[in-house]
Amino acid sequence: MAARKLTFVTGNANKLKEVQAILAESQIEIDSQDLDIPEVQGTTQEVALAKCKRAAELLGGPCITEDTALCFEALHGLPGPYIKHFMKELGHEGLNTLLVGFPTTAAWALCTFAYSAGPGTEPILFEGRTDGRIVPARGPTKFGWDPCFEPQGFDQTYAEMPAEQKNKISHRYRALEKLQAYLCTLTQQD
Ligand SMILES: O=P(O)(O)OP(=O)(O)OP(=O)(O)OC[C@H]1O[C@@H](n2cnc3c(O)ncnc32)[C@H](O)[C@@H]1O
Ligand SMILES: [Mg+2]
Repeated sequence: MAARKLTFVTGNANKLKEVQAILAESQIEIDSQDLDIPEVQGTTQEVALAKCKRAAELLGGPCITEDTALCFEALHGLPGPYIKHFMKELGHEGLNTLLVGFPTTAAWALCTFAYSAGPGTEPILFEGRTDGRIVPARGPTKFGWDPCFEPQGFDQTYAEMPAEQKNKISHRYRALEKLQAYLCTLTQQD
């Protein structure tokens, strides 16, 4: 299969690092562009579609974008795509405080990749979900809410586990699996 080069439009260096690690053995080569793209309000799908459309217009070619949501069961899926603002204002401790008084700390991490074939085309979405729960921060504070998210079936948070372990079970890995499968079908048509 021929290698496929893709531009990942993101301002988040940690996302890029994980994507490159997960795709290291694949035929997909990722370069990146940090463009400032306004993020609309709406469902995770609406946010993802709008961002990718705009990225393709600015880039003038095909691209992928990615949106990560952290969804609390007790809050019916919120903060969801607004987690970046919640993290910034409340920090790890605040995310835990938000759930005080609720019967469950269950949460899921949702990753939505969007692929645009170029300006004017409708992006296609690929979602990956990992279930877990919100816990008081444990582990290095290198990447977002990693210290507060303990995936189901593990006694370590995302931040405590080795990168290779996170990359085998993460919301991002699961979404990339679907994107890869789709890109393979395109390559076969080439
Ligand atoms: O340029 P983009 O790709 O939009 O990068 P971003 O940092 O703005 O990312 P999002 O809009 O998707 O916001 C998601 C927030 O969740 C954080 N985040 C994303 N993936 C994460 C992961 O796997 N573990 C912990 N935090 C994560 C990220 O740092 C943001 O604060
Ligand atoms: Mg963003």
